[in-house]
Amino acid sequence: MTGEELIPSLQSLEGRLLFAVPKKGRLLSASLNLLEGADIQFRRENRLDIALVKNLPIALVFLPAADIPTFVGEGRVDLGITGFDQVQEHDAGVRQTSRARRLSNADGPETDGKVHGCETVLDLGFGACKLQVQIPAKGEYAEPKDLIGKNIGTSFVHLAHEYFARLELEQEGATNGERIDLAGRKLRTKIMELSGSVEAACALGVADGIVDLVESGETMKAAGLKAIDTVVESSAILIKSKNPSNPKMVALIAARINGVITAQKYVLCQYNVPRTRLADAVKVTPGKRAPTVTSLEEEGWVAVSAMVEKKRLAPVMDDLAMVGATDILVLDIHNTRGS
Ligand SMILES: Nc1ncnc2c1ncn2[C@@H]1O[C@H](COP(=O)(O)OP(=O)(O)OP(=O)(O)O)[C@@H](O)[C@H]1O
Ligand SMILES: O=P(O)(O)OC[C@H]1O[C@H](OP(=O)(O)OP(=O)(O)O)[C@H](O)[C@@H]1O
Repeated sequence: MTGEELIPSLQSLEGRLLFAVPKKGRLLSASLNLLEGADIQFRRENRLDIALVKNLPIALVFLPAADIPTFVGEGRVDLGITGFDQVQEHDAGVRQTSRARRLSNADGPETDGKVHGCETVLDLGFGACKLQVQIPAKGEYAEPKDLIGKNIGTSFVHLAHEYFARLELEQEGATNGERIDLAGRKLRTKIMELSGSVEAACALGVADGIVDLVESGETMKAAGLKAIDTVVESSAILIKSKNPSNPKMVALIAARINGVITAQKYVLCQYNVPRTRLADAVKVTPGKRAPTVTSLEEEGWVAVSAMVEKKRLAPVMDDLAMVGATDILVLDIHNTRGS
């Protein structure tokens, strides 16, 4: 292959499923591990944001996590990995834009007749974090409603808008039965868009509070902030367009990725146990569907193997020993399918 052939042309994308992957940041490395586990082979040329997959009719598109819901939602890309928070922010933005459009009676068709939007296919089990309302730990504010009418710094402007719209409505005593238009509400609170290092906004006096992501809480603590509410709980998800170019290929990739995630979550636990204690042992390791039980050459003993969630492994091994299991082995699962 020459260097030129490595640069995908629009023609070379024809017939290929487009799969968006975060190009940088917190989700990049776990996303690349998933692709490797799913045997999606590619070589990304320096500075190129499109890479052709060698062994499948797929092209990977490397995009900022925040833009992936837009590309997938508009059907430009078939599949994508991004944060649930980003999908929620995108959807809140769509609600606000379409409301503004309706109000201004914009000319022209609002849709092209295709079904738009994205659907969650799988939770990928990494990138867990919370979008939280934060205020100075030692300051004049104590609860979310104290921030009404104040300055809020965030990269999640649409979610922040809806959050404070709801808060303002509650403060005004809006009835629950009322159909509430959060997207269209004009706010007393000022939402300021910041693109990064949002935590610095309070310390610098730019904002009275912020809405930003928290995982370990280290960044928040270092900035002298504390969380007073959670707007969204997030983790990385696989999303698909409602109108994918090749639904069969979407299903194949989803099945492969699901196999990798399941393998990462489980181990295979094998042990020997007297047949008289089998029922108790099976209660400890019921497996995903059921454990495999085989006879041993030794009279009155059986061998059991069952998938066990990694996070439950230590207590499961304790309980197995208690019911009389011996020779307990734990094996890593490299990949799975159909589980
Ligand atoms: N501290 C964190 N722990 C876990 N997941 C996170 C964390 N911060 C962000 N995420 C997840 O990763 C996604 C992308 O965030 P990240 O900060 O890596 O974005 P980015 O593309 O590098 O953009 P930016 O330049 O705005 O930082 C977030 O939407 C969220 O789902
Ligand atoms: O609770 P923690 O574990 O400290 O993580 C939270 C931080 O991680 C993210 O930022 P990131 O470091 O990705 O950089 P950014 O602020 O430039 O987006 C997020 O915006 C927080 O600042």
